[in-house]
Amino acid sequence: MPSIVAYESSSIDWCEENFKYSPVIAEYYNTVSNVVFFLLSPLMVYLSRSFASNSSWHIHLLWFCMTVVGGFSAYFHMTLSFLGQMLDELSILWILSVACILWFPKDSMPLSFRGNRWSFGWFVMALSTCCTVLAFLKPNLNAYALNSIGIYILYVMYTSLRWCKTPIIHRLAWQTVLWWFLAVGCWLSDRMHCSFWSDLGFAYLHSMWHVFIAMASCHCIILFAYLNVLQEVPEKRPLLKYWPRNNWQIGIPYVLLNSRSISAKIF
Ligand SMILES: CCCCCCCC/C=C\CCCCCCCC(=O)N[C@@H](CO)[C@H](O)/C=C/CCCCCCCCCCCCC
Ligand SMILES: [Ca+2]
Ligand SMILES: [Zn+2]
Repeated sequence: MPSIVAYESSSIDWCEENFKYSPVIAEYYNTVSNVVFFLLSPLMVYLSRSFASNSSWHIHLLWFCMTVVGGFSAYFHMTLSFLGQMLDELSILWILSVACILWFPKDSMPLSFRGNRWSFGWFVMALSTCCTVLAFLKPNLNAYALNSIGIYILYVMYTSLRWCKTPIIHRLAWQTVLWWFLAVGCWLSDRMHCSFWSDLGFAYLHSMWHVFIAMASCHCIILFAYLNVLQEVPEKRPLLKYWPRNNWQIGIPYVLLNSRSISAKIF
C-alpha cells in the first residue's frame, strides 16, 4: 500500500497529462493556476479595510483561509497524493463552515436556532467535524458533496435576495452565479469529457475552474457580507463598490461601510 504522501497515491487524477512539463510537478497548469488564490486574497484584504474596521475583522479570516485553500490545492495537483487530496477538500469544507458561521442569513437558519448565531455556529462546527471524519470513508465522493454545498448556497442566496430590493445587489448575485456556472461547467467537463479535450490538445479545464471558482467565491463572500450588514446593522449603510473601476460595475466587488454610525458589531 503506497504512503499517503506518495506521488499519485490519490485515486483522483485530473485530465491534464501528468509530469508533462516537470519531473516534480504532476499537473503543471493545475498547480500553477492556484496562484489566483494568492493574488486575490491580499487584494481582498486591502479592499476589505472599511468592512473590517467598521463591522467585523472576521472577513480577513476568510481571505486567509482562501490562501490556505490555494496552497493545499497546489500541493495536491503537484503530487496527486492522498494527503494532498484530503487537505485540499477539507480546507474547502472548513472555509465554507467559517463563512456560514459568520454570515449565514438568520432567517434561513433552521427554526430551532431562533436566529441565534452562537448556537448555529456550534452546530456548524459539530457538523463539519463529523463531515471531516466521514470524508475519509469514501474520498471519491468528497468533491461531489462539496459541489452540492455550492448548490445549497445558491438556494440560500435566492431566498435571501427576496427581501433585498437593491438592483446592484441582484446584479452582484447574477455575476456570482455566472462565475459559479462557468466554474462548475469546467470542473464537470474536465471529469466527464477528458478524451474529447485531450484530442483537442486542451486538457486544462481544471485550471480554468480554479480561476472561475476563486472569482465566484470572492463575489459570494462579498454578497453575504453585504446582506449580513444590511440585515443585522442596517445603520452602517453598506455600499457595494468594484475594483479597479467602480463605474464599470464589473470586476472585483467589495463593501464600503459608513464609519460615523453607532459602532454596533456583528457579534
Ligand atoms: C453564507 C455562505 C457564504 C458562502 C461563501 C463561500 C465561500 C467559498 C470560499 C472558497 C471556496 C473555494 C473553493 C476552491 C476550490 C479549489 C480547489 C480545487 O480545485 N479542488 C478540487 C480538486 O483539485 C476539488 O475537486 C473541488 C471540489 C469542489 C469544491 C466546491 C466548492 C464550492 C464553493 C462554493 C463557492 C460559491 C458558490 C456560489 C454559488 C452561487
Ligand atoms: Ca492528470
Ligand atoms: Zn484543483
